Amino acid sequence: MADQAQFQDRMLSLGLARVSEAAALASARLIGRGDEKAADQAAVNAMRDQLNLLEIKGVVVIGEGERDEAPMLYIGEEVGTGHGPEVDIALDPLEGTTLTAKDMPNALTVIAMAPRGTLLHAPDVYMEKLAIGPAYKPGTVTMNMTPSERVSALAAAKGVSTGDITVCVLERPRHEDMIREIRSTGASIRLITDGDVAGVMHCAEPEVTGIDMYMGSGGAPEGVLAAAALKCMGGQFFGRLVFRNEDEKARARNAGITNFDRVYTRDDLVRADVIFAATGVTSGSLLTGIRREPGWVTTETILMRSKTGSVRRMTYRSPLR
Ligand SMILES: O=P(O)(O)OC[C@H]1O[C@](O)(COP(=O)(O)O)[C@@H](O)[C@@H]1O
Ligand SMILES: [Mn+2]
Repeated sequence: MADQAQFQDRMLSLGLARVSEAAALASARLIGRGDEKAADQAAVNAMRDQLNLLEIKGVVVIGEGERDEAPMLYIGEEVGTGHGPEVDIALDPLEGTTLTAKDMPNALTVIAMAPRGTLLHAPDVYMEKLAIGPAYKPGTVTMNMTPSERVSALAAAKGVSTGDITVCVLERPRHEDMIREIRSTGASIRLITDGDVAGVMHCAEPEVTGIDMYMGSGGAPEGVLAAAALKCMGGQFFGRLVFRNEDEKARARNAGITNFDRVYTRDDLVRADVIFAATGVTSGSLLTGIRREPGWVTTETILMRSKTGSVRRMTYRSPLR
């Protein structure tokens, strides 16, 4: 329990903000340069260096991949000074590598931390996702509903017509039928080319972002990060793993998953209080991206704790090195 108390330390959450800031700053020079790999690598290096300064016994549970495919921040890697609370770390050093390379909106650096053993070890497969904001009762929308049923149910709960609902969806060929069905209700769709962590987070603040609901499949690791964000901001999230072949099922089994059809709620993915930090790399509806001016660079970070429901936005200005 002592570790648990220490985990909630407010200074530790500030440390987490420095980690996401450092990753964003490192990728700044690579915005719009057409090189996804270089941008990602810069963010990974910086995130790892900062993470290792934190007074934690951390283990990466959502990271850059398996040890053999990721030299750094691989799943299972121990991070931190080795002194302090035992924690799980979920991270995506650059969520939206393509967005960064093309200088398109909503690229973020993302990291979440929770007590050891409380974050789902999601394999690197797809996850079907569904999210809505904090204003709705449990059961308002479910995974079992068709896309059009979800739109109707949400519109009824919001007290508006289906034409007043906006759904955020990743633009992918696999989503064509779903997009057609959503459009048949009269709802509007905000198509995004990448970055479904931001896509899901948009649901938590519909008055700011104009987005009421997120649906469609994307990375399962990003699903856990999005669930962590919504646990802090409020909102409902559901996820079901999608397996395309036996190899992907084997990955899930290795991660300790036995029920392949399970619908995970937000609190199944993130089973205890969590701290979440994200820094804008390119500007979007939730965060301003990195701004460079002669001699200076400025970032904006959102730092949240689910225990208190606190949402802190921080700007950080640093001399350009
Ligand atoms: O591009 P795919 O295979 O549809 O995968 C979707 C996933 O890729 C992303 O758009 C971008 O992820 P990365 O840039 O971090 O690789 C995620 O936000 C999303 O979950
Ligand atoms: Mn990502």
